[in-house]
Amino acid sequence: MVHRSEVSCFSLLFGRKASTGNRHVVEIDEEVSSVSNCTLYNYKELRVATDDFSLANKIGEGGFGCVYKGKLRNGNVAAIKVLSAESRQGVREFLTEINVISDIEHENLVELFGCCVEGNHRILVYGYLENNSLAQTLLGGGHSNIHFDWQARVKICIGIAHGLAYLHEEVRPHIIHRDIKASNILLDKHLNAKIADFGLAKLIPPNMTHVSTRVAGTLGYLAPEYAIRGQVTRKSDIYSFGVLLLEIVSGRSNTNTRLPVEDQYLLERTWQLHERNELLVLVDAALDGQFDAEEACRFLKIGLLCTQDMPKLRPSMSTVLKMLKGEIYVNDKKITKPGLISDFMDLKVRGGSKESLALGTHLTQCRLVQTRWIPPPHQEILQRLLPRPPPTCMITAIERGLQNLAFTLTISFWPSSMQALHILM
Ligand SMILES: Nc1ncnc2c1ncn2[C@@H]1O[C@H](COP(=O)(O)OP(=O)(O)OP(=O)(O)O)[C@@H](O)[C@H]1O
Repeated sequence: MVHRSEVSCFSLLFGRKASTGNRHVVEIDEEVSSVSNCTLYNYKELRVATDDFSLANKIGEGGFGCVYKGKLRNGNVAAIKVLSAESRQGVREFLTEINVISDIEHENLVELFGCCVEGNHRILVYGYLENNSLAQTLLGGGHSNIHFDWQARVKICIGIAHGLAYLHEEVRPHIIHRDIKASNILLDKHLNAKIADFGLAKLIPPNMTHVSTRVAGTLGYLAPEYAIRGQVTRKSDIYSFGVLLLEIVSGRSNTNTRLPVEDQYLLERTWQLHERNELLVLVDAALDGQFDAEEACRFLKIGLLCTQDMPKLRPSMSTVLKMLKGEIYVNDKKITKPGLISDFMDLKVRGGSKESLALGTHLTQCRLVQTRWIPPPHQEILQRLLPRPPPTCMITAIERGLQNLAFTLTISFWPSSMQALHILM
């Protein structure tokens, strides 16, 4: 094991690019130099730890690459994440992960032991967690033999809330995780929850309430205002936490298109049941009625409070924590309708009226929202946007972007100039 103060392996990683001397490289170099307190492992140690990255030691695979279980020289068992050459996430997220969590320690955050950046290898080394992720266990459709009784679920929800409250309110600068979801919650052998995967996280500079960014994250957990305007605040994490809370209580994932239509979207379903005063219907049947009904109802209401359409109405994480623990009375709180990213069928024009669109005037930028993207014929999109598309208007290009979440339409009006519309799903 080699410490950063002794050897800077980062120059090896970026050595080839550095010789090109462009601005991008300088930026990356600056970021690299800001990495601190990260233990550097040499590749040979990790090869030995994982028995040459053998299939038998492979425990998972994500957007970053393969994850192996291994025993380090000091006896610690580690989860060793190898950035693949084809990784969709890449070096930037590798660096973000290191920058964000190498300095912080909390019982509800995964522990980054260190990293390896030798030659072309980019590897992250974490503390190994025995019970996999919530996505693969609780929401894994019966592929796990872990029984999540009510007490275990309460502990998990409170643990995640603790971890997030720490990131949002205690760490300086504050951290927005940006990808809170069931597959990023890992469980140790006592079913303590640990938040993982900080590759998309953002540090909020002091005195700023939000940062503008590309939309990333996972559909189903994305707060609408973030999806629409790309402005990320702690309230977008709180929205995702609310969705996750509903998943943990109900034991199902936020979207399941195999269910009857009225049941497919957990958040919509929860709102309908809340309006009918029937929230308890949602509690996981696998609990066989063995749960505290008052507490379960409270948790579901907190899920709804966190997913309200207006970010400012969503409680902060420390308030959520108090609500979960029963220290703040939830029944007093008015709950407004959750923010839902509209269906393609209710495609909405934002930032420009349909009239201005029809006339091809006053339209600088316009964003449209949909959840399920099935590319319809151009003419059909136009008809949804404009009840009577003028004959002088036509979609001339659709460009996919942002992990297929966003689309930019180029609409040409004659005789006026081209206009671009952004579509997010
Ligand atoms: N610290 C860890 N301890 C034990 N297992 C882990 C650990 N980290 C990751 N894993 C396993 O590796 C799998 C892949 O993790 P990874 O974070 O790369 O991807 P993901 O979160 O599942 O997906 P995505 O990258 O698309 O978000 C996890 O689902 C889990 O099973």
